[in-house]
Amino acid sequence: MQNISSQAELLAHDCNPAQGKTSYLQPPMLLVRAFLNQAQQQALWAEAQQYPLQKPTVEVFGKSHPIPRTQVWFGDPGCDYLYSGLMVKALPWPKYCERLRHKLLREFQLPSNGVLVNHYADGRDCMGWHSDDEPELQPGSDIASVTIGAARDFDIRHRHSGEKIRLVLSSGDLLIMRWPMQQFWQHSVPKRLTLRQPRLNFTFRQLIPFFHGD
Ligand SMILES: O=C(O)CCC(=O)C(=O)O
Ligand SMILES: [Fe+2]
Repeated sequence: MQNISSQAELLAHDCNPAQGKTSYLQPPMLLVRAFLNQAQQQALWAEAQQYPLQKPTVEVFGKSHPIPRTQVWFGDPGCDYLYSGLMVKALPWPKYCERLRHKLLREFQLPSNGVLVNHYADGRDCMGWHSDDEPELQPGSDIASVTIGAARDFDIRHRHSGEKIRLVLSSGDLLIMRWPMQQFWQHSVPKRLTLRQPRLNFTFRQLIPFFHGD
């Protein structure tokens, strides 16, 4: 497995001329270490103590399971999100979360109209392999992931070749997953059973407004 740890790395997508079609040899992503300073991380962490986090239940092969973490979805009006068969109504943006949204727009030209916040209470909480490729996501849009709290491994796997890459996302880091990364790669946050510290991750997304009607 390839391990990536440098300060800020641009992994440009590449072209495979032998096959005469675009094949993504590296995921199109940008890793920005220490995107948030200590004060920004602390303000966001304190605010998140009041977030109405929930543990939804998803159906897998006809059996219901509570997800192994808690989460909440904030967004603009009309930006409700359907994932794993769950319709999640957008709650209004909290102050520091919205500031972070504007910082991403100002500094990286990353527009978003919704954010999924995932809370991992400790290393037993995790997220399985998936791509963020729901139909209500705006085609061509990027996903910005900001982490605070405990550092966790973030694994990336090519859908066809199975090639794997591991990043460590630490407190304050920003990972921009550029279009069309989700079409070619999956990602996951594996369990770390000895870890006791909590972690929060914010994935800022751009949805097609009113995709699910009003
Ligand atoms: O917690 C993370 O770093 C990943 C979150 C994620 O993949 C998601 O919200 O879709
Ligand atoms: Fe994801």
